[in-house]
Amino acid sequence: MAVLVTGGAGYIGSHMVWALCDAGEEVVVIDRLSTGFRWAVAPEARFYEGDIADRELLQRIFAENRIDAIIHFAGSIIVPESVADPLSYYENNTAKSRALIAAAVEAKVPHFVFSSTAAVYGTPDTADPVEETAPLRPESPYGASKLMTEIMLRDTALAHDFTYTALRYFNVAGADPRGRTGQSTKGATHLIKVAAEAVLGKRQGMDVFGTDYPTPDGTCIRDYIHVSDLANAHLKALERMRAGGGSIVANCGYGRGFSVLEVLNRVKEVAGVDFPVRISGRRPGDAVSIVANPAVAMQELNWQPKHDDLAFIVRTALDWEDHLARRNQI
Ligand SMILES: O=c1ccn([C@@H]2O[C@H](COP(=O)(O)OP(=O)(O)O[C@H]3O[C@H](CO)[C@H](O)[C@H](O)[C@H]3O)[C@@H](O)[C@H]2O)c(=O)[nH]1
Repeated sequence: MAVLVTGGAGYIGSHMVWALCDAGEEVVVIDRLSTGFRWAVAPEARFYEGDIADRELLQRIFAENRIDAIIHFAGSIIVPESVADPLSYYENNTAKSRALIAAAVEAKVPHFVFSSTAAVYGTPDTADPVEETAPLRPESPYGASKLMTEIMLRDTALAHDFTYTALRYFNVAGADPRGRTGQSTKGATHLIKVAAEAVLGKRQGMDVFGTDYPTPDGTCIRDYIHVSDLANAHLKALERMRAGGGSIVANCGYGRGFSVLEVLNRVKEVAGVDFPVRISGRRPGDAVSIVANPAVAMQELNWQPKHDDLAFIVRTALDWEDHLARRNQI
């Protein structure tokens, strides 16, 4: 059987495709290449260029391949952009996911893994690592658009022969330790990626968005997870569903948080390079602090982190940025 990866030419999706190929899976990718890159897709995978809401294309993909699982990454992922343009987030993330889920049900694809996000929680009531049962109060259209998809999946699983795993990603960073793929999108906004660009001199320093948050150093706290560990959680989810496990929602993070300033200091330390940091105002849609409790992933999915060292995450991100610079793909 084959696995269909939506958004398989993107940052996390392309890691997933390599991880599936490494695990001996047959892989099919659909990506419209709006932010992803054809070269990022492992050559072993079968590639279809197009939109996940294109019903005819999906019918063709299901007819041409024996797909028993979909791993759904395609979507928009930038919190402040979602605040500025909410309807495109409800279109790309919610409406198109609905179309994909409908096509999956129609084609009787039994298993579905969904890229959800910690943004569904908003800012939790306490500084403790957040559990999946915590209140769901997204603070951005991005978080809301993903939560709506989780709700559609829950209701679809109740009505049809359909099992899903929603993985709530915390802050994904780093690159393939073997250097095959990494975060390559232009105009990056994610903290470690932006810092890596500053190290390489691709930008003149960077901004810290808000130093007046109620945290020890005043900057926001996040749980940064290495992209390969995240891809591995998807493999475990697939394995579990194929073995008959039911639908489940699981956090993907390590259970420890770093502030923005701590991350930037670590980047400077690992790179051995200093770069200018400007203190700017708060960015719309940012939650104050969000750290995962990964117990469900560890117990139910049998997931074990392998790269939970911030310096390693940063090192692989820097290596990838260096690789991009040498390929002149900045
Ligand atoms: O140049 C920058 C970039 C980011 N930040 C700060 O760094 C923190 C992390 O920001 P990112 O943009 O790296 O990530 P987000 O926390 O906004 O969002 C990410 O994590 C979310 C869950 O926490 C979702 O999964 C989402 O897809 C993903 O973009 C925030 O406080 C942000 O304000 C800066 O100070 N300067």
